[in-house]
Amino acid sequence: MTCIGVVDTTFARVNMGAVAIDEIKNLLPNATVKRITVPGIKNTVWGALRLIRDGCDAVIVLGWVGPTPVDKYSYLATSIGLMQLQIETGALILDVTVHEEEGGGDEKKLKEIALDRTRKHVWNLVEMLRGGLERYAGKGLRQGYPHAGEII
Ligand SMILES: Cc1nc2c(=O)[nH]c(=O)nc-2n(C[C@H](O)[C@H](O)[C@H](O)CO)c1C
Repeated sequence: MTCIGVVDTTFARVNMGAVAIDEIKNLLPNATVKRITVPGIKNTVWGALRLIRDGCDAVIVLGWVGPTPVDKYSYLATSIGLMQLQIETGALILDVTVHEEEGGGDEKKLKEIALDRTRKHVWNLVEMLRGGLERYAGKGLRQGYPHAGEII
């Protein structure tokens, strides 16, 4: 049976982990879902490693990145750590982040971005596991925003 891991943070201002689990259960009702919540983005690599060692085939990492340079350096370091973890384990890790400034100061918009991005990346993860993303190649898909569409 497929096991999907979910890593999220208490730093996030939207409960993206709960939304991701809901969406995984909609799309893959028979999958086992395991979740680890960590304080902040730099702890997510540890969370993902734990879930992979615990038998997960793929992990979705839901990060929330603040607006300051130190937040961006932390995200860069984390992202490299997650890539390294994929190289070492061969497990699929989807690094899904919301940057605080994406809302342009509008909290409602920021929440919508976070929810849409989370749901659409869960769909991406499920399709990747099924090998079914090819038919969407070049379609201008976006997560957190309306799809841009293919240029014909
Ligand atoms: C972190 C991030 N992640 C995504 C993503 O996963 N999917 C996506 O479509 N867009 C993301 N963006 C925003 C893009 O950089 C870009 O600003 C928007 O897609 C609008 O074109 C950002 C900033």
